[in-house]
Amino acid sequence: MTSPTSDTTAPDSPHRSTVHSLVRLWPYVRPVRVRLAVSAVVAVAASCMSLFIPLVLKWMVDGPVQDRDPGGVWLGGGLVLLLGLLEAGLFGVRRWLVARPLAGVEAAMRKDLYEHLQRLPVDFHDRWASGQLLSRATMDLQILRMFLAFPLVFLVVNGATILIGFAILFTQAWLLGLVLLAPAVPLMILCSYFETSYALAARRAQDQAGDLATLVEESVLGIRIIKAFGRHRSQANAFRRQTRELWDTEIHKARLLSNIWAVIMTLPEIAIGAALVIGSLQVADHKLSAGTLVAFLSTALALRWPVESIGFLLAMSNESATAADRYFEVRDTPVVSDTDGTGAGARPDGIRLEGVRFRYPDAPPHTAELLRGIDLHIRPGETMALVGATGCGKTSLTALLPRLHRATGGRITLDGVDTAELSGDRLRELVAVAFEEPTLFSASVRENVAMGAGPAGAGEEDVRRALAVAQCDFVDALPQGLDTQVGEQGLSLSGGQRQRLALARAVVGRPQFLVLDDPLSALDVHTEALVEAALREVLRDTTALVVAHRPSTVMLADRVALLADGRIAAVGSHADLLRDSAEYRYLMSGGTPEHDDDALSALEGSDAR
Ligand SMILES: Nc1ncnc2c1ncn2[C@@H]1O[C@H](COP(=O)(O)OP(=O)(O)OP(=O)(O)O)[C@@H](O)[C@H]1O
Repeated sequence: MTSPTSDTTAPDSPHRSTVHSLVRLWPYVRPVRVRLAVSAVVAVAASCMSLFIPLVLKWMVDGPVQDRDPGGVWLGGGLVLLLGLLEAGLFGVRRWLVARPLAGVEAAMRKDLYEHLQRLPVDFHDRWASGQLLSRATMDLQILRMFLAFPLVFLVVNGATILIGFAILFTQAWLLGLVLLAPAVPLMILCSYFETSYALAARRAQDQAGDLATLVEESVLGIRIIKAFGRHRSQANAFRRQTRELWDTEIHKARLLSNIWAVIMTLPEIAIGAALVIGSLQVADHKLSAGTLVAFLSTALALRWPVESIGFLLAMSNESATAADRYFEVRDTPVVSDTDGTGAGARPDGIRLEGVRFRYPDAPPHTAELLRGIDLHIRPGETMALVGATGCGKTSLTALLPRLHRATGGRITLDGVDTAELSGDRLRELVAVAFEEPTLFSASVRENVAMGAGPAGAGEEDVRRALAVAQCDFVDALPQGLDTQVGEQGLSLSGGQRQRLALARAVVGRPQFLVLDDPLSALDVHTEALVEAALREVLRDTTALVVAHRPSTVMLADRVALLADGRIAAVGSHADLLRDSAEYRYLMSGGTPEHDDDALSALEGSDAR
């Protein structure tokens, strides 16, 4: 699977606005806005507690300390303790206020992303690596929840604390206040430069983490192949290379952060030092009281954390803006709008393909269409085998019927109704599919099979009938029978067993139209014959298109269509095609065109079965 990688998903412009990206979270934040606002007010109140402490100190130094009044000192100490306890308590209340609602925001965003992913067309999933989607649904959403809980609130709270703090500083000693304010301008210029560089690095790191997740996922899913071909070393090398790249990016981020942090810490320290020197001179000249200088410096020190935190709060906001961009990149991918047609008024006409053309959206430019005008009629109740050279487009053609891909030209009708006019639900009711590579889900056998029955569901009897058609007698021998867990986290089944379960899933809903993509390829000859016999019963009431590679599968069909060069080259019975089509003979004989005549006589023998 190819995917948008770090390069293709990087923002078009490095100057994308952090605020613009984050504002898009508003619809999710709206329901919890009151709690968030209250939590911000509580946090501002908590921060102000720390700003009152210097005022108590000023009162203590200029009053009880100067007057040598121990009672006053105890009172001042008690007040400071009380303010400290209040500050701690208020911060606790703030966390309690936001924890639950923000977990809800994260859950809502994840639910919407998941639902959107389910509705996106197959070609989207062909293009995107699963690790990229996984990292957006997990890591990026966690970053966004943290942003709402911490940087968003603290940018407001610390901003307000800095404003209130400076107001207090200016009322105490305006000259010293100006000295402290002096570094603000260079700091703002530096922060804006830092924001741009950090945004790019954050985006690169998050994309690289997604690529790494893809590699880990592929390695885990393909562990058998990796072991069988002794590829663990090359996989480990690829893993090391990608972790190294991510490590480099993270180090680059840390370097940017440490640079800005150093500046943010140093400039205010220098300003506080200068204020201390100027203030001491003023105290010596009796232009300032000692208590005022103590209070001024304590307030300035209390403002250190709000000022210093701005650097990493900006960094976290940037990462969150990147996470929001990555989240909305998926959410902004449009889903093809569904129609609400029900196919009412349909007349028995089977499956008709008229001038159907198709090319994959991500096919290289200037390549010919894969399907270049398919005309085919499968009569009601008829089973048509689809035969063609490997890679000629058989699977792609079958994917057009249940609209996994949309035809780029022509039309496909089911009982006279254009599939483009049918709603997705109705189409899934009408058409069932089984693929050559069967996918089972982490669920019981019963649930896996019943999944094919659509919204109406399937009872015990339906499931058992479908299992009987697909010759799934092995189910009775499973530890918990129908309730045995299979799929990735369940019992491992053989390829043939999986194929038969997938076939049972396709037939359980008694679909009007059945699409089978070489569904019997993993079965032994004996089991294949049994499945075919049972399937013939099912196919009697169903109009079916069956991709076939072997004469035994072709035997299921009433007629055979030969796909070549993007068109239906011939349609007829197995015997007709064997007689008239050299390519068909070639395909059915296992690929020995020079021995066509021998192949013909051998295959005609099989036709007589
Ligand atoms: N998602 C995709 N994007 C772009 N090209 C694709 C995609 N899937 C398949 N193709 C290309 O389309 C062509 C036809 O593939 P398809 O799977 O339909 O062939 P097939 O006839 O079913 O082959 P086989 O008999 O080997 O199963 C191939 O060249 C393949 O590379």
